[in-house]
Amino acid sequence: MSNTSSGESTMPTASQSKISESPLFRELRESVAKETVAFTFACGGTIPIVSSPLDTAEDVDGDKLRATECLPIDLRWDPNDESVLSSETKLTFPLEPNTEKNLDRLIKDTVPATFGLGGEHVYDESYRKATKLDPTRFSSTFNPYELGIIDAIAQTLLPSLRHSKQTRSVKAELYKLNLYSGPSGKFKTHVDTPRSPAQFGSLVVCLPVEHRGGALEVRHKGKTVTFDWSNSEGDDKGPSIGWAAFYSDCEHEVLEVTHGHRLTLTYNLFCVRGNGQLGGNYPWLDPTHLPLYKTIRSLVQEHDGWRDGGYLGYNCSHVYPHTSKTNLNFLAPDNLKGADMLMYEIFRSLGLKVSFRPVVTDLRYYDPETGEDAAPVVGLKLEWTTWRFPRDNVEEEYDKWTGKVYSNRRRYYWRSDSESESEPEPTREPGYIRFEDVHWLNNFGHKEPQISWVAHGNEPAGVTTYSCCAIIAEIPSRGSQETGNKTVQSP
Ligand SMILES: O=C(O)CCC(=O)C(=O)O
Ligand SMILES: [Fe+2]
Repeated sequence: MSNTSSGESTMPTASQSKISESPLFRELRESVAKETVAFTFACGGTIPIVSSPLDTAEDVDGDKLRATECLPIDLRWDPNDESVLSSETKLTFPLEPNTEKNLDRLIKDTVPATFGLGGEHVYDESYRKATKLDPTRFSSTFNPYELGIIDAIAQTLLPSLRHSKQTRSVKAELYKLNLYSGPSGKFKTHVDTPRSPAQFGSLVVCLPVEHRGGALEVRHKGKTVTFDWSNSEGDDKGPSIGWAAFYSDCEHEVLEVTHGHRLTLTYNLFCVRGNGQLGGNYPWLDPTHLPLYKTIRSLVQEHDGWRDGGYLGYNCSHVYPHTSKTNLNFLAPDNLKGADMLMYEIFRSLGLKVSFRPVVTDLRYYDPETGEDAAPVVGLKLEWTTWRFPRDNVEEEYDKWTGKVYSNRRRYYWRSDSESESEPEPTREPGYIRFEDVHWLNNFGHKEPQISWVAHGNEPAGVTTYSCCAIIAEIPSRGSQETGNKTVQSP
C-alpha cells in the first residue's frame, strides 16, 4: 500500500483499479448519491394547545408518558413607550377575545428585521419583509424542551454516534421573535449564519395567530420540505403550535404571507457533549439495517481487489467549518449531520479506520514525483494554514501539508525543461494518502478556505485555495486483515 514511510511505490495496483470498474462499486456510487439526497435534513410537527392537561396515557409501570399537548403560552415584552401598562404588553395563546389591541401594540413595538449580507446588517424589504424583537426584550412560557421538541430534533438530526467517545445532545438558544405580516411579509431564500462552529441548525416555532401563506420551505440537494402553519378558510383544527428544525447549511425561504400575522420564535441549535448513555435509551443511529451498509460491506469484505488494501472516500454532503482554527473548531465526528454521519457510522461499523481529510481539487502545484501539476490532493490536517512567500519555503510547506516529506528537496519555483536531475525519494508521514489511491464514492461539493498564500515583494499578492471535507476509510490489505495488523495510522 502507498502509505509506508519507506517511500515505496504509490501507483495504484491493477487490482485496485478493478474496484472502481466493478458493478458493485458503481451500484454503491448510485446508492450514495440517492442516500445523500434522501437523508433527513429537516423535521417538524404541530402540537395542539389545550386549556388544561389532558389525561396523559400511562405506561405499564404507571409512569406518565410525555405530554403531546401544550398548555396556553404567555408572551410578554418591553414596550417602546415605558408608560404603557404591563397588562397591555402581554398576549396569551391561543389569543383570547379582545386582545387585538395588545397584538397591535406588539406589532408596533417590533423593529425592522435585517439580514446579514457581506458581513453587514441590511434592511431590504424586497428580500426580507419582517419585524423582530431581540430576546432581551421579550419572554415567553414556551419551552421546547418540555414538549419533547428538542429530543425529537436530537433523535432525527443529531443522533449519537456509536463510534464517538461521547454522546452528543442539543442545546437550543432563543434567538428572535419574528413577525411576518400580510400582505407581503416574506424572507427570500437564504442560509442562516451560524453563531459558532458548534451550531448545526435552527428551530422555528410558529405561535397561533391567524394568517394565510407564509409556508417555510427548506431545501437540500434539490429536495424541498414544506412546513405550512397557515389557517385555511373554514379550518376547525383548533389552536396549535407548529415547529420545524433544519440544518444550518440548508437553504430556506418564508413564502409571502398574504393575510394576517405569522408570529414565530426562532432558536439557534448547538451540538453539545451529552452526559453519557442515559439508561440505555439514548437515540443511536444504527446504520447496519440500511441497504447502503450492506453494499459497502459486500464491497469491502468480498471484492478481491483489496488484496493490497486501499481507501474509500466520501465527500461530506453538508457544510462544516472544517478548516476552522478556533477552540470550538470542527469536532468531527461530533458535528456530523445527515448522510455524513451515516457514512461515518457505516465505515466504523465495518471496523475500518476513518480519517477526516481536506481535499483540494485545484491546487496548481508542480509535483516532482509525478512530474505533473499536483492536483487534486489530499491534505494531512484540516486546519486552515497560511504560507508566506518568500519567508516560508513553500515547497516544504506543501510537502508537509500533503504528508510527503523530502529530505533533500530541490527548490522549484518554476519548472524548466532543462531540469533533468531527479528529485530524492520522499518519505511519507503516517497517514499520507494519495488522491489517486482513493475510490471516491461521490462528487466534490462545498469548499472552505484551506491554504492562503501570501507573497510579499514588489507586487504583494494573496491567493486562497479551497478544500472539501472528505471522510476516508482505510481498507487494510488482506494479509493485515487476517492478522489484525494495521500498518497505517490516521491523525
Ligand atoms: O420564520 C421562519 O419560518 C424562518 C425564519 C428564518 O429563516 C430566519 O429567521 O432566519
Ligand atoms: Fe433563516
